[in-house]
Amino acid sequence: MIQLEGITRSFGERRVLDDVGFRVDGGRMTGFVGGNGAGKTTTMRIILGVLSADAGTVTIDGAPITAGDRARFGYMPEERGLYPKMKVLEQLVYLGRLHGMSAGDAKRSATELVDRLGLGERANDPLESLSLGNQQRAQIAAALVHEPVALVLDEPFSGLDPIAVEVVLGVLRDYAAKGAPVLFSSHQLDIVERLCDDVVVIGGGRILAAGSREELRARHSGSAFEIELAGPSADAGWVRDQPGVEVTHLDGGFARFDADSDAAAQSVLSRAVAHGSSETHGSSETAIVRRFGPITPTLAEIFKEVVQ
Ligand SMILES: Nc1ncnc2c1ncn2[C@@H]1O[C@H](COP(=O)(O)OP(=O)(O)OP(=O)(O)O)[C@@H](O)[C@H]1O
Repeated sequence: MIQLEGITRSFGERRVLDDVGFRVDGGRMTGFVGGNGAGKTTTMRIILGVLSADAGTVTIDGAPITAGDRARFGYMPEERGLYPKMKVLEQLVYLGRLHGMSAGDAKRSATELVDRLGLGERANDPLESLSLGNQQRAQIAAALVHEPVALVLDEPFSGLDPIAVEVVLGVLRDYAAKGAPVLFSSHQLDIVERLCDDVVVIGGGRILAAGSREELRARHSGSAFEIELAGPSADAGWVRDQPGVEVTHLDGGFARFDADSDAAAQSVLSRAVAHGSSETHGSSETAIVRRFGPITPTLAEIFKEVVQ
């Protein structure tokens, strides 16, 4: 587990990180989200030791992080750092060797990654001849080639098409499943929502929210519910008459409402189940409950709420 505590950093008079603290657990994918200039890259550089903090600590498994630990990390920096003229596979083997792998291990690991990331046919081409998306895949391979103990990736999905996103996602998931902590920043909240186990939201250099995806959703879900009734004459109009309930959207058998309490919401469900919606409107038809539950916010909605 990587843990940051009280990290502060200024550039000149400007404080860009202010008491930043969060953890990245082993075996989990942690998404790091924030607007432009929020402080994500600066934080990642401090984790990697590329930049120093003015105050605060970074620990790994409870002990202060060392240069030796960092050498075993995989890092994909914002400024992508591969050699444009060097062939893809050759370059990955070279990087593996730089990290102390044997020639055989480096070749095996590089070849595996190149195949897994769909670069097999381009393995012997210079990096600069690849499309930007494929160069990005090569950057991800470079972060992984030495079988790192932890991964820190700055915007690994930017510039990838949806198929490439799926490929990279699979590789990262398998990697995290081996028990390593994985931290990645992204502006693509839909991807973060799908991929991450934990989320850290940063804004103006401060941590605005952190926790598991489910925790954050639960914490930010308000009192909104929805019910959907099915049947030829399904009509959820009666929900408006329920005590403690305010309907915010009504469309045939579908109603979205705010409830004063869980009990008020439950009474809507009870009534729907017991009587069927249409009975209250004098029809003999009964409607069945197709869907009922609280409305959980998307990560994009939570992000908007905490960043405001
Ligand atoms: N070397 C530097 N000198 C001065 N200011 C800097 C330096 N590096 C970063 N900053 C400033 O620190 C703030 C945080 O930048 P950072 O790159 O960490 O944000 P970010 O969240 O990664 O943004 P983006 O999503 O746009 O990449 C910004 O206002 C940036 O201008």
